[in-house]
Amino acid sequence: MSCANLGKALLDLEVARERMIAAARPIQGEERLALVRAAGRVLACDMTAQLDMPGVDNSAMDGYAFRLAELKAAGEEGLPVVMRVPAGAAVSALPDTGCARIFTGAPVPEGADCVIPQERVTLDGEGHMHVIGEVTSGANIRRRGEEYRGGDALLSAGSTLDAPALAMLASQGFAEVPVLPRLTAALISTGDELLEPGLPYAPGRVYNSNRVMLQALLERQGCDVLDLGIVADTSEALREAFVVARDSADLVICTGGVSVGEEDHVRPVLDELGGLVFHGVAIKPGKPFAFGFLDDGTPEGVPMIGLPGNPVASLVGWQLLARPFIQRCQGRAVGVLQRVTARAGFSRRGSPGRCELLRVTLDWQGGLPVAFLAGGQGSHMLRAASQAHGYLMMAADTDVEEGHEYPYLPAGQFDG
Ligand SMILES: Nc1nc2c(c(=O)[nH]1)N[C@H]1C(S)=C(S)[C@@H](COP(=O)(O)OP(=O)(O)OC[C@H]3O[C@@H](n4cnc5c(N)ncnc54)[C@H](O)[C@@H]3O)O[C@H]1N2
Ligand code: MOO
Repeated sequence: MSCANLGKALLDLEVARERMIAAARPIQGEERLALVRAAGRVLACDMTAQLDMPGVDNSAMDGYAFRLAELKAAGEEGLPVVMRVPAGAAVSALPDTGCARIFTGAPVPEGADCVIPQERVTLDGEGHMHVIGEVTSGANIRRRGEEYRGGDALLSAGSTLDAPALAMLASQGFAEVPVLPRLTAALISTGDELLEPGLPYAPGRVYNSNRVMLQALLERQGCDVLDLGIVADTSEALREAFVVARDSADLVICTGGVSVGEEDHVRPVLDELGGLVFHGVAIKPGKPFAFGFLDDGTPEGVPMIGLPGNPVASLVGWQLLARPFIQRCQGRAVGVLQRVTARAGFSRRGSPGRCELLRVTLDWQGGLPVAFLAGGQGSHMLRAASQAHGYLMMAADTDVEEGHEYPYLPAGQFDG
């Protein structure tokens, strides 16, 4: 395809995103993991509560449990302290008269309808408890089942098991959890100019920064990474690497060589080994993005994502397109792009024909956050990308005018 054709064929970002998400097939299978091994994994089935939460009425405070009517009837006599209930004690009953010394989390003895914190109590010489101020019935008691009941829904299949989710399952007594298998992603860096970090610099060479970036992003996403290293800029080398990747991974990601020069072999080799779904998205950076499937003899084939070589274009293509696709392949739900409104603290010419994602930092000192350019905006400029808080999202052909409001995508939504 010629450069001009790539330009004409550019897909709208939302259309490209929807097409990819629709084309993703969630990974099949299931394994059971101990909770301590399951952080970041994807839940394979819905989980329901096996117990009421809390399991028994219990005290929210260190203090005293009693019958409110008895306290009122006792007046200035106060209530004798007749029992002691530490956390972990079995459920018991309050004797006919008197109150119980009780601790946070301990089961409220049957009969008691009120707990008062110890700071609001005085004890007289006979050990009787007197309450300072007003008390209401039911105060400081965490009722059995007040959060949810046994049988209620806790988590849906496809949820990512983060720390609070794991803690909730542990609080229900689950020791293991069913999860989906991890995806294996093959990673290929193309480019004869590439040099691995650590080797001596030679003018004209370029250190391979996409490799570590994508390794980190894929791992953060919970994928196993099969790193196939740097592949030379020839169609033979790329074909060979694609075949190895296809035969050993669930999906293939490569960077570079996806544009339209005669050194760019990704698209023709993808065409030859399977089929291109689309090439070129109307975003800046990230235009020469390719998506297709490598034929492996199955009806579906192995998904293949070609990210641009320019590092920031590669990052943006990952965040907006590759990541949601992978999340669907992992069996996870994909949320909409989260955008809020920010005011521009600068003016700038718009990008013809492409939605531009400007790397910005936010200043929160006023009412509405004000966005400032985080640094140079070239798609090779990693410093601004690494310092940005997010993207000011400019529609194609739209100038940025200082003081005007625009959609802003917080970068935090692309973590994890
Ligand atoms: N005639 C045209 N030229 C270009 C077009 C176009 O439409 N017509 N698009 C431009 C855009 S936009 C981008 S983005 C780049 C992307 O090109 P490729 O994906 O083919 O990437 P390469 O040409 O291989 O490399 C581009 C650039 O990135 C550096 N690079 C590549 N891999 C890495 C890596 N692993 N780590 C760090 N840097 C990397 C490479 O050295 C080049 O500087 O194409 C434009 N050209
Ligand atoms: O997409 Mo290129 O991403 O403008 O440098």
